[in-house]
Amino acid sequence: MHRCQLSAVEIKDPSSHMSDKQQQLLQLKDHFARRVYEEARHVVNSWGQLAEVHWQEVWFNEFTLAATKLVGLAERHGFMPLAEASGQLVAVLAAAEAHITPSSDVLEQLNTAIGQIATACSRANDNMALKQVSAGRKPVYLCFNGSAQATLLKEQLASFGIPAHCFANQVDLNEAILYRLPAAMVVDTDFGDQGVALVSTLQMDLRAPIPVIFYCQQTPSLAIRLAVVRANGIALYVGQMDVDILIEQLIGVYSLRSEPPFRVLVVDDSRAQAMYAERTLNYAGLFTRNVNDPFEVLEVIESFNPDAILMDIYMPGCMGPELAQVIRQQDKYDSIPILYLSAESDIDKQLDAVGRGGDDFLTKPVPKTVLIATVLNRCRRHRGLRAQMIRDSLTGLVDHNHTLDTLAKLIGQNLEAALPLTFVMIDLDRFKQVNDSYGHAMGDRVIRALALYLKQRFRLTDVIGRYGGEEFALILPDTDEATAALLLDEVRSGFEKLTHHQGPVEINVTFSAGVATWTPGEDASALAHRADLALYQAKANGRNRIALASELPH
Ligand SMILES: Nc1nc2c(ncn2[C@@H]2O[C@H](COP(=O)(O)OP(=O)(O)OP(=O)(O)O)[C@@H](O)[C@H]2O)c(=O)[nH]1
Repeated sequence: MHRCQLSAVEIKDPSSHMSDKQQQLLQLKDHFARRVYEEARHVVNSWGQLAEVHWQEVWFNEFTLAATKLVGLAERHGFMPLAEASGQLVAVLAAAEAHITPSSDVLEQLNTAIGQIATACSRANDNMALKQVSAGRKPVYLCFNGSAQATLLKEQLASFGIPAHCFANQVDLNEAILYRLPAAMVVDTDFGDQGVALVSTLQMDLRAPIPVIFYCQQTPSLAIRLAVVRANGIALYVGQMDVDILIEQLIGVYSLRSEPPFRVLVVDDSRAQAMYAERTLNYAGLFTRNVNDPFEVLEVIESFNPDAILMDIYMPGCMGPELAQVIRQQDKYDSIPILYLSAESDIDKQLDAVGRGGDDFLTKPVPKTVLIATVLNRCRRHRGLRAQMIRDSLTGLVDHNHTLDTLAKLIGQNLEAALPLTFVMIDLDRFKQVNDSYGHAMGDRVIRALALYLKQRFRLTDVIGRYGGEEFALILPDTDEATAALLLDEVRSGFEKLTHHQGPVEINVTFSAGVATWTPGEDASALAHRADLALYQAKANGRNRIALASELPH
């Protein structure tokens, strides 16, 4: 087995110097952290279910109870950002009513509070270390007949903060499941000779199915594929398992919040009509904003950033199709779907409207279910296409242009608040050597691993971009230079310990980073330039280190 240590730094485990008492205290803190984070997770998950059950009283009450409990727990154990966010949630809930779908404004306030709870949980630079966050995580159960593959997988998952337990037989698995349900399972279809049937039986007894990823060594028959679907399998891998893809999927299972709700702009001069469309869409959990004066549309599109526009045809001073053409004049709005909602029943006029910048035509009166389904479909396609446009295909991260655009936008928003905003450039060390010695495929594997590692370590509000080939960029809002440097150093030291496998080859790779915090008056490119200079300094100082722009020689 080849082993290549491209750069090495000795890192000691800080807990090795602690007394027994200090260790006990740390364990106790771990325990409380777990309780607080599990409660927060419960609140976030219940929120997802509330819209599905149409705000039924019993769910609403359970959700309110969970949020109230979280405030108490978070306050008692000193998780102040979490206590504050859940306190806001309880305050908004007090003004909402069970049974009644909240208005878009209230929905947005609730969602903001939930977002803050999720963010507070995933803040790696809070007082809580990542280790403690992952201690609160439910484990993944790995079920393979042989132990070698499961052990390797367990080690890799641990590097990403995902706890896992291996099971070699059905009896041990059943016992473990009685004790604690896993966050997800990875199961060999041959596990105990009948992996899929086993999972199927298990899922029947559960209120909510466990996400299961199946793995099949031989090409599976259609019967097996069908059985996997029926056992709630979220994926089926055949042959060699790609650990990176598996980890990405598991990170998805763990992520506290999925996609933010879709946003729909309703343009109608009739307030009553606009309100009807809004209520219908709010009922399905979509955010809406309405504009009654067509001349205000451009301004609202810029601030509201809709995933779709629902537009009337006949409005005073400006027809819907004319407005659609005005919107389409700007490239950046070209991909937003525009759906007309009108009583116009003349097919020629409908076709003309769709021909002039529209995507669909819905004739009033439109059944609520049709309106919801059509708008949801358009929103989903829009998000999907946009993600393809701005994301890098190897890592799924946003590309160079989008990173810089976002930086400029955040600087613009930050002008008044003047909160710290930090930009970081990261570059893999001696990466040419990795490609030259082990091939491009291994290089790509390392790039994907770093992307996953960063996604796992940073908050939902942080922006992670692939800046160039082996270069990454981070935008860390509300983070000062010293905090960013500490955080980056922790990530640097974790990443260098991560082993990248390809066949019999195992390597470790390091990175260097340059950190620069925005100074008032500075634009995005000047800030990025300072981060780049700091990165250059980190490389010049020997690599596998972090350099700060503020400490650069003038
Ligand atoms: N596998 C792979 N390699 C890439 C990709 N993009 C860029 N590279 C390679 O990354 C290497 C970057 O090499 P250099 O800029 O010379 O720097 P380095 O070897 O990393 O050395 P230092 O940055 O000075 O530590 C080049 O060999 C590029 O071909 C990619 O998407 N996949």
